Amino acid sequence: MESQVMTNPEDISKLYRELSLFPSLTRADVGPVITSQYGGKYSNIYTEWSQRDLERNENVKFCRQYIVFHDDKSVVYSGPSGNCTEIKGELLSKDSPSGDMKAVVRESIIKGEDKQFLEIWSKNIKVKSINLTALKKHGKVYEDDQFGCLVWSHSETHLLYVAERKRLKAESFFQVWPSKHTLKGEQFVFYEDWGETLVSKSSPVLCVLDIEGSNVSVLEGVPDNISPGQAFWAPSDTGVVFVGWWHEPFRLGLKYSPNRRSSLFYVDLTGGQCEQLSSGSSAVCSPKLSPDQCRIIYLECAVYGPHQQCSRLCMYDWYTKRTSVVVDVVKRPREDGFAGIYSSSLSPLCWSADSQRILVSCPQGSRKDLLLVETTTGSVTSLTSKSPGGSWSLLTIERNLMVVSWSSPNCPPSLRVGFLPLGGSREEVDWVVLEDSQTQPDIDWQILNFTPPPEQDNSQYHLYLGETSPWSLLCLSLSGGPHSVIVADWLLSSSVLCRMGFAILLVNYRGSIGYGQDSILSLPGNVGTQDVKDVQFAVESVLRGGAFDEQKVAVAGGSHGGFVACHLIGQYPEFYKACVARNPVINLASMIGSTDIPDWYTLLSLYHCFSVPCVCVLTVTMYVTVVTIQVKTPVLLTLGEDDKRVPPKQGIEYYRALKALQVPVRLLWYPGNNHSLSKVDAESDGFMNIALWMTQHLSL
Ligand SMILES: CSCC[C@H](NC=O)C(=O)N[C@@H](CO)C(=O)O
Repeated sequence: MESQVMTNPEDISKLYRELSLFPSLTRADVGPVITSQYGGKYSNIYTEWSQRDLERNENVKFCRQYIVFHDDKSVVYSGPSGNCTEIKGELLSKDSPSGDMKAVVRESIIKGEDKQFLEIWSKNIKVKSINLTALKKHGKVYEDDQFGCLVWSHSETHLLYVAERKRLKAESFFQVWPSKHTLKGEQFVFYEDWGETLVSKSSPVLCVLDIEGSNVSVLEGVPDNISPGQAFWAPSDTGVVFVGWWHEPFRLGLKYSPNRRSSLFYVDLTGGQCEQLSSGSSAVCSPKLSPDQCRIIYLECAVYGPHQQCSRLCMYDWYTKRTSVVVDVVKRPREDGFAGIYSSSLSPLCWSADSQRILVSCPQGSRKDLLLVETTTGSVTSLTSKSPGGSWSLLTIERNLMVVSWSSPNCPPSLRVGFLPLGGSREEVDWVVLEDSQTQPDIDWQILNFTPPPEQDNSQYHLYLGETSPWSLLCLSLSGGPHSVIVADWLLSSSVLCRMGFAILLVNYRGSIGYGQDSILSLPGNVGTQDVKDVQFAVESVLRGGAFDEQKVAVAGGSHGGFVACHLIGQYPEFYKACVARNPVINLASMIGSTDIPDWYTLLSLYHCFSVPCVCVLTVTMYVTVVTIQVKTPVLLTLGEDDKRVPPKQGIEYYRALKALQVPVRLLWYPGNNHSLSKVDAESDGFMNIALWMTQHLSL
């Protein structure tokens, strides 16, 4: 079992540089149908991509357009129309429904100050450029996926977007010549925000630009105790529909947490009346209006409890005002393989042209599939389960032309289009590749299923899966969350490690999403045991196959995956020869006072969100301390200074404990980085250190 692993830093960085060139797809829009002079019909497809630029130390965004000739049922001819163009300074952009105009929210630094503009483009002219910063109607425009939007009215006369509420200037009590319209003594008042990645986003407001008059107004009527976002124009532009998240008792982190109490609202433009359209006792997100403007589809899940869980697909009928559940929570995967809907966002356009069907891309076990839902019957069929394994992500669907991104562990993202078969048809989709990508040599992968031994069975659920590429050294990577999932898609770090000669086992322990709601509910109360034992069982099962050296196993995980990694080296002290933990959860008791999602403890230890630490939490904490004492494995910690989710003090606590125990430990501290450590320099430096830590401690 002789291993040939790359150990030279020069070679590893060269490989990283090579594989980091593959871009990922972030957006696609289908333009209107145009009839050529010869009678052929075509549409332009606009795509946006993101790529790491190691020289400039940033993720660059670029666009490329394609032309697709079709007969409304199938693609006749397709190809790129021109080269790529880098996009700079655009925070948001959107073509008008007719395709005649384009709106852009642009950020520009003028004389050292950040300014925001709202631009309207028509043909080859920028017809308007409105200085939003100078107008002072509101604060910064929201560009995030949580609240942000830029939406044309159906009439194409108005634009809707979300921005921070205008804040009056605050002045000291001792200001000798107070200015008008200032708030005295409010200089040091604390403003809550919406947590990780939404720092300084506190009180969003809905804003409307009247294009003709260049007039911006902030919509009135939205209750003060909710934050609006994900807005769009109601049928006939009579008002605006939006999701509102309640502030009470205080703002909890929203990132990776679609379980926050929220509802659908409608605010009328004439009277400013606000109406609640959904129950108010659940969490909703991602409302999308049907092409016939009659129905709104949205996702709903229970409030609190697991942060990510199986969603309901709900539908609100605009005219009857009735809500129906189209697809309910799925407890266990059905015989046909459908395991439920696990998503916190539907794609920007997701309706079929007949306003009868919905497309959802979401994890189904370890793969991400494209599901077709009939809204009248609730029937769900997979459009991709028979296609090559990997991950299918819907970018958009317009007039039944679907645009998707496909990738797998050995193939970077490629761009594909295909027509949705007509309702009732059993035809397979004929996918046409618009932008191909190369399958990487020397990387192979497969999905493995394991059943835990009877003593580790959990009567609530008993199945989990892992993925591995068969090489001679084993390195584990663990999903975080704990309610998230690793699907079989392209992952830069795993592909570089594979090309270096490592085998990667990516483990989805019981509690991961994509395997039914029962799997998710089986973990709360059992963290540190069920997840840890599942991973250990998966590793030992793979090792029993004899393809790997038992003395050369490393473990890596981030966040809750870091918590599991630290437990593994504590509970199995001789087993792992190297450990890497990104922003790991270490001390549950100190987490509650510092994370942006303290309610997390409800699911971990049945600890109530707003009471004081109870015996459960303290017991778990002591358990962590006990397992730490046994650690022998060298640990590399990578911490983000600005992490609001798992504050870096958690990792520092662990660092100090390991130092005291004289266990080799190295701590990497990344300023300006949050929980994901995804800035280009942090990610690349982190990767190099991880690769070298493993090669060093596996003695390669
Ligand atoms: C109190 S933090 C819990 C861990 C964290 N959960 C949600 O943010 C986590 O594990 N995050 C994952 C993503 O879900 C990660 O990889 O960062």
